[in-house]
Amino acid sequence: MSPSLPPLLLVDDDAAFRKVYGGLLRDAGHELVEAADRPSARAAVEARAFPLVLLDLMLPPDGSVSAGLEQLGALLAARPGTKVIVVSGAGDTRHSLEAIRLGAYDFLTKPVDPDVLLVVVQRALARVALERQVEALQSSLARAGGDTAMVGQSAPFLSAVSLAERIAASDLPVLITGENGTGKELLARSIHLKSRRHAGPFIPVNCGALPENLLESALFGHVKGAFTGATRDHRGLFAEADGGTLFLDEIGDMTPSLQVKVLRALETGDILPVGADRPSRVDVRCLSATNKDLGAMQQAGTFREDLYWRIKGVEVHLPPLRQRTADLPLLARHFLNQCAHLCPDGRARQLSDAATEALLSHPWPGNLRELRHEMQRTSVLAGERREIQPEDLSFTGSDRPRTPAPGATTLQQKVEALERREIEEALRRFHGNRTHTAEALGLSRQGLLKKLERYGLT
Ligand SMILES: Nc1ncnc2c1ncn2[C@@H]1O[C@H](COP(=O)(O)OP(=O)(O)OP(=O)(O)O)[C@@H](O)[C@H]1O
Repeated sequence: MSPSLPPLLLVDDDAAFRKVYGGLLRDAGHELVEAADRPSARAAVEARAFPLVLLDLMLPPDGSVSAGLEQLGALLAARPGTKVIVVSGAGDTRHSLEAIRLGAYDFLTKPVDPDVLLVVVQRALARVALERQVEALQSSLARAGGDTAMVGQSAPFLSAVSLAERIAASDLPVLITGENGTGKELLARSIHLKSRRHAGPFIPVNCGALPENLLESALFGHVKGAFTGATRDHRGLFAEADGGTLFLDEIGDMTPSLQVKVLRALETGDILPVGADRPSRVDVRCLSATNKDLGAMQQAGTFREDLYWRIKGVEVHLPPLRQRTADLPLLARHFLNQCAHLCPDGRARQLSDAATEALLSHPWPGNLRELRHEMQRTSVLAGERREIQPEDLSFTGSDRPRTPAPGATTLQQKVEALERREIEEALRRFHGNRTHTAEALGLSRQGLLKKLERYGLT
């Protein structure tokens, strides 16, 4: 019979056992690899991911059960998707139970009934197939939900989402507040998708990314000849968003004079393109977001009070990741599923318990964006390994610069020296690409540019 079933690894030092049971499994259609001692078993597992391994615990050269249990543990850590059936010689249930506790799928005691062996093997393989199917479904679910699925179960996250859902259908303006990378844009998209405008456009604008004159022309458009280089009429983003939603991200970065123009547009629905003498009318719902304290900015006179009340129909606050650690394992898995395509075998990596612990004790200054990047990075760097370990995470690595620069004395100087080094390192890692660097550090592009300027890295 030509082998058509998944390949199995049979590890046993007893040549007669391998001959009889190996023959039985081959007759049942399995491709079989055999190993007669511990080193060759280890080499076989390293070379290939077997869905199922039949493992004798007492193997040469040591012949010790504890070394066998150790090998079992190492095998399962390196290949968490593999099922191991322990075949014990002495009928010693104590060791067999220890093997199950370590994660073995089942155990068989010699002499093994051939029919029992075939049933247990089939059951284990069916289990592997089922687990793979679940994984594939999870990945395609993550891809189908795409970047719009909002994942989380913590109380502060759910209360923000529930508030957003309640006001989504109304045409009220919404101000979304929260630190960088907490999911403000994603929440804005989900409000749009749940609104009566969902079939219309969703137009995001980063108000911190452009100088004032360019932002004005981007928002309101311009007519041909309005300024040097304006060779044709240009529809602005307000007009693009007609019938839909305009998302003014980083609205706290908008200059006061532009704030006046935006306020007028929001109040009247009239848009005056740069250089035009007549306004045009648009029907736009405005969602805005900021990581700044607009209340304090009003006090300081840098944000207009009337615009503040205009955009803040309802305020939804997204808490930072460190205040919603209940969401961390779920989000990490979600991002791992989303980037399964980056793994050599196309299957999502998993987190070991110790890696999950490490995630839980990290402060996540860059919030979900940092977590997403970290999961992408580890998925790539873990290579063939299915399980991510703490040392795979960038913030637990020993190469990370932890000591401040010599000469830094005050806390502020030490923090700045570390920040500068982190930025330099990320810039090197992304070959000077500022968008990727900003994303990796959990900063907005504008935020990164400000820091580059401050540290003289431009
Ligand atoms: N609840 C969530 N579930 C799944 N993914 C999320 C969630 N919230 C945010 N993300 C993802 O995290 C990343 C950062 O989110 P987003 O860009 O919406 O943050 P932001 O607060 O707008 O950032 P910034 O303030 O820097 O503009 C995105 O890739 C987004 O898809």
